[in-house]
This record gives sequence, C-alpha cells and structure tokens, in this order.
Amino acid sequence: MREVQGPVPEPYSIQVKICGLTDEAAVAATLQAGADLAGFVFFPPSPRHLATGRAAELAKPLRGRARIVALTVDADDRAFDDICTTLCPDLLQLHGDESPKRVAALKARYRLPVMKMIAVRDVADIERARAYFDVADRILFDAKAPPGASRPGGLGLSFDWRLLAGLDLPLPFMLSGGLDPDTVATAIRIARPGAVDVSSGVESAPGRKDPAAIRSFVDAVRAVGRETVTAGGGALERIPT
Ligand SMILES: O=C(O)c1ccccc1N[C@@H]1O[C@H](COP(=O)(O)O)[C@@H](O)[C@H]1O
Repeated sequence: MREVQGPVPEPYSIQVKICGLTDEAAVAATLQAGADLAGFVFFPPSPRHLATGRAAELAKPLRGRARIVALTVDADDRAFDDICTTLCPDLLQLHGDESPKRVAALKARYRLPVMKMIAVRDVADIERARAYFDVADRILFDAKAPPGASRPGGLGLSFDWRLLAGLDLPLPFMLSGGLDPDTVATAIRIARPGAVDVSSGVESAPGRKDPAAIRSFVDAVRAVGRETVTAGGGALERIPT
C-alpha cells in the first residue's frame, strides 16, 4: 500500500453571497441554496434598490441563517442611520469611493464589520487595497465600471482574475464582477478568494433574480470547494448560529 507523505491539503471552504435580492422568491432560493451572505442594495439608480422598510421585511427569514449585507455607494450618515436602524445589517458593503478615513468613521459609528470594494482593471488597482488594510474587515474586488456607467457595480462585468492569483492579503477578500454559474468555478480556481459575490449572473432580467440560477451558482461554488486545494484568500469566518 502506498503511504501518503506530507501535509494533507485542506478542503477549500468558500463563502457565497447573493446580492441584490428584491423579492421573497429570491430570499427563499438564497436560503434553500445555502448561501452564506445575502445582500440588499441601497442605491437609487440601481434596478435592485430597495426602501429600507422593504429590505427589513425581506430580511426577516434570513436573520441568523445568512449574514445580511447592506450595500451602499458613498452614502451619508443619514442614509446609514436609516439602514442600520431599520434593517440591522450584519455587514456594511461600501461600493463607492469611500476613503480609508470614512471607512474607519463608519466602523466606529455603527460598530459593524465593513467590506470595502476595490474596483479593478489592472494591477495598479489591486495596490489600492493596501490603504484599507488597517480599517476594513475585508476587501471586495469588483470589475471597474466604464466611464459614464449608471452604477459602480452590478453590471455583469468581469476583470482579469489572474491579477488576484497568488495574492497574500492580511485580511480575507471576496471576488465579484460578472460571475455566473458557468464561470464561477474557473474564477475560484484562478483567484482563490475567500468568498464570491454575484448579482446579474443569477438574474433573468435586471433586478429580477432567477431561483434556479441561484441554486446552480451555489452548487457550482460548493463543488469547486470540495476540490482539495488550499485557499489563497482564506475562508471568511463562520456565521454565528
Ligand atoms: O447590484 C447593484 O445594482 C449594484 C449597484 C451599485 C453598486 C454595486 C452593485 N452590485 C455589486 O456589484 C458587484 C458585481 O455585480 P455583478 O454580479 O457583476 O452583477 C457585486 O459585488 C454586487 O454586490
């Protein structure tokens, strides 16, 4: 019998975030599929934008079962006060041009973990993450929106995942931008993120989630996670039960 030598590789535990939920069917599909994080968008130009009261209603079945994420774009304190009071999110996703100082101020004011988005087109963009290492809890790498785009994300655009290959960050990172059930496994194998995030890639129309696509996406992530490879981005911490 052959003896296996050396350390046994760890299974790759990757978290999945489904973003831009706008109706009960999408919430149910997100839970049934076993996603780890569920995102609500608070940015009026987006087809996924919700009033905070509606998001709070939709979030009820998610609480304690998936982490509730509030996505904002350069929002002011008044908007955050409303979001944090009405929705009580578990995580703030900052998807605009928020400075490190603003990230630190939001963390201190709301006492919530913060994920800062870094828009990526080339290798210099990855370097911009460095400024947030001391103030953010995690980094989200998304594709840079083209000039004049109506929103800085949720456009179904991807970037060159090879820019993230071998990246060794002091905090976990999530990957997004143009992922879908067919591409997510390749993206994970190349970029080795701790988590992946999807919006357009599991929709039948902008703002309308497709429950079957949500299931396929989560299944595809779980399948690649069962491959015995070690996570470069590091798995995010477990959701408290
Ligand atoms: O989803 C939106 O409408 C949105 C609006 C403004 C900023 C970000 C938004 N979504 C985030 O964008 C990325 C990529 O989305 P996609 O999968 O390419 O559609 C993702 O992190 C969403 O959370």
